[in-house]
Amino acid sequence: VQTKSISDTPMEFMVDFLTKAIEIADGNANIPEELRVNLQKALDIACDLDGYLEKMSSQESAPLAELYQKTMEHNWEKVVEEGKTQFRLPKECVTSQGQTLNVLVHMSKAKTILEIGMFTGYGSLSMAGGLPEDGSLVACELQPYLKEFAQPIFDKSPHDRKITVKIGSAMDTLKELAAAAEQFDMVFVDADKNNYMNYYKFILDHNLLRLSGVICVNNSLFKPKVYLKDTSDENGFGIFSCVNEEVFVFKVILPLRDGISIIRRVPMAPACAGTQVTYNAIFRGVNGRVAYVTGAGQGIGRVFAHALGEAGAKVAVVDLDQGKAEGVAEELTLKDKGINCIAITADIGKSVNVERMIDSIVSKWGEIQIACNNAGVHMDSASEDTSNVMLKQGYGKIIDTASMASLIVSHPQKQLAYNTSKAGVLKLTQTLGTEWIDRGVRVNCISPGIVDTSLIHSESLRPLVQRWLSDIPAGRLALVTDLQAAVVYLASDASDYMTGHNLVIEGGQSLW
Ligand SMILES: C[S@@+](CC[C@H](N)C(=O)[O-])C[C@H]1O[C@@H](n2cnc3c(N)ncnc32)[C@H](O)[C@@H]1O
Repeated sequence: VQTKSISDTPMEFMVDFLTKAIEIADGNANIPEELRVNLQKALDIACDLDGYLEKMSSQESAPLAELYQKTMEHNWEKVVEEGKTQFRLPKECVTSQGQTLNVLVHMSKAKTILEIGMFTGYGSLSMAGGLPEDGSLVACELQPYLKEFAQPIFDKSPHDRKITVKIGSAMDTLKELAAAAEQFDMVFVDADKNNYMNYYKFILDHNLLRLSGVICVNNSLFKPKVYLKDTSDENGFGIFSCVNEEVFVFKVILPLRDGISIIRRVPMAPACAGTQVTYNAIFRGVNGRVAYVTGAGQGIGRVFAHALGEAGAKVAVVDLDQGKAEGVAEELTLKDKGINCIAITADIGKSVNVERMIDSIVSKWGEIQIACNNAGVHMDSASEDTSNVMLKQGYGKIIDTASMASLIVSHPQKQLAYNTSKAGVLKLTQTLGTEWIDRGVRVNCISPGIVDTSLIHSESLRPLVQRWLSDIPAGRLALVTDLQAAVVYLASDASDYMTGHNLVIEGGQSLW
């Protein structure tokens, strides 16, 4: 490996300063020999460290060695003169922490990596080497020239298919990834230092990092500027411990080369974690509890979100349709309600979306006590992810939306799939309700009768309304508001002795 020409790390600066000090000492007969000997010892220690670390580390693969060699030998001056890159890229841009990154990826069991600043791809290929076969890495790079440079060598490596290079401004790529609800187990930030903080905040604010993931920030010591007196820590990493009031991190800086920060996102200490269920005689509502409601953009889900919010819960309004989720969240935050809420767009039929939804809620509020699995028939995946959080907490209330169709065969319409799935929801509720009660998690469901929502005003269903009414002792369809108190009851400690229960609210229809 070639020697670097520009001093970049604290150790390289020490070598420069000590070399200079020895030169001065050598040229001055008045300097005591003992001082010169000590300076030389300090220089030897500083000089030999990096070489020793490199010698003691495993050797890089042949494609990596070739990439490094090619990067070192390339005429980068000429590249910029010919206008192939927008600015001069010194060969020192290349990371010298390839093997360390490989080990970090492997140790953290990361499967998805985001790299900000690829340069010639040495770090990308090193990290890809630490990924499992089905792992993937997205490398952001501004200069198209660098993709052309790296790709032929990537192609020679068995890890090539794990790497996707996104050319363009890293911030644009981050926005694109956030819009596509992508998430990463590890992010390596190594570009555009003036924007480090912006990348860092964006990644955490937009949940690009999985809850258990890590961000590695290269050059955190900033050519020892950060810790010297009279120099400022422009990027703020020295003092930064939380991104906002709701996202907390745990971090260390490894003094390797120019320093690498390893930052882990941690949920806030759950207020309810390990809380023993209270046996005091006073009914505790849902005040301050964290709830999510899926399918909350309209109909039953919307009123569940309102009811829980009015009862004091913090509510994540989850819907497939972003506009609808945001619309309901806006209703909740109106002045007269002032409910603490967030809107989350998620297709809960997709497990990655469910994981992301849970991550978003836990990173914002640190816990989830109330899970209203209301949307469609996909509730089983949502329950599974939520239950991991709740079982760890030792407390939770899962409320599934089943239907009267879990008990009777509604007619005259034909609805085999619906009836079957709702019977499944009921059986799932009963089974989990009994399996998890000794772990502090209650699972119940609400079975509404025919609810007067926009769904039943379709052309095919509208003619059936009169027929249904004749089957309902209450003489009317259910209103969404008929269900609101039920969800608050099942979400609160008042229903703690109830589990696996099917709370049927159908105006007596299933009895006739
Ligand atoms: C320090 S080098 C990256 C080194 C690389 N991680 C490695 O392992 O060798 C920084 C790279 O970031 C790129 N870059 C600078 N500003 C950028 C931006 N706004 N968006 C994307 N890439 C950027 C530069 O073109 C350069 O290739």
